[in-house]
Amino acid sequence: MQSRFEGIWVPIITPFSGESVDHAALARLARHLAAQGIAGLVAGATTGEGALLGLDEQAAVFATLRGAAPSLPIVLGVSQAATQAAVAQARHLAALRPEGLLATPPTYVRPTQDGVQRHFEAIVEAADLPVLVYNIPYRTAVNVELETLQALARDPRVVGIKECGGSVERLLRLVHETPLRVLSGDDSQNFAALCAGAHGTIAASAHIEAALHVRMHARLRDGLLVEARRIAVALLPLTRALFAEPNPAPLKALLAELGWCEADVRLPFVPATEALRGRLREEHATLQRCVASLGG
Ligand SMILES: O=C(O)C1=N[C@H](C(=O)O)C[C@H](O)C1
Repeated sequence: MQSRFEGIWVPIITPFSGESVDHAALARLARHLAAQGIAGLVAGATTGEGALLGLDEQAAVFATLRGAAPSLPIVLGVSQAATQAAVAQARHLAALRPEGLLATPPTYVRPTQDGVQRHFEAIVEAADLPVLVYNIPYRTAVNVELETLQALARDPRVVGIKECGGSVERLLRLVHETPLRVLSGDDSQNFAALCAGAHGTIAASAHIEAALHVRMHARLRDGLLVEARRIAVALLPLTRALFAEPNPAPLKALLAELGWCEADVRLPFVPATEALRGRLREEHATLQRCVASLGG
């Protein structure tokens, strides 16, 4: 049940044209990413502006992705403050038969760990699908503690964790003291997380030069640290620029520049500033030169 949750996963953007989802752009981008050797797609997470999509829009995004990249597993994002709302969302999305759900702890309310555990247990019961815990305390305001994860992992349907911003010690403990698949969700920490034994990444920055992220993961898996580190160093400046303003506005600006979609984001996101657009263009050009010098 667990082995597919490894490698490089892309939390795909939801392209908009004005107020509507641009399904043609979404399909084209998904086909492109699938051809780069990624392991799977996550739809409607942070980068996909999941919190700003209606349930029907999330279902339509899933249908487009399934059609465009039929060989790729797809995981769908669930994020709510109320357990009842999370259960309803999980049930609705599970009916589409994705390969799994990526669920945050309750947002905003800051419950105890007991409340966090019961929130996830309710989601798992409702979905009856593989569930990955999306631990992103800088957005939800609550951390999912190691002991809570160990308790949740007693249910084999809780298959993994997407960890954002934890320390190296925490990453090591997640890898070695839980049975979970550990996917790093903090782009500037992905290399360190993989070195600590994480099984893969869910990386917004992997929209750009996805094959390079795939290669970095493969090199580390094969014990080729120096080559993997060279790739990580090449990726870092663009990654930093992509997160210099709230994700996914900078990423959408760069993808628009590259002709994949329009740069439109939904409020309260606002488009990337002009200054950042210039920096993104420069860092992208630098990365292109590095790709050429890194070879195959
Ligand atoms: O959407 C995601 O999944 C990710 N979101 C994180 C964030 O925006 O904080 C970053 C990570 O690349 C994946």
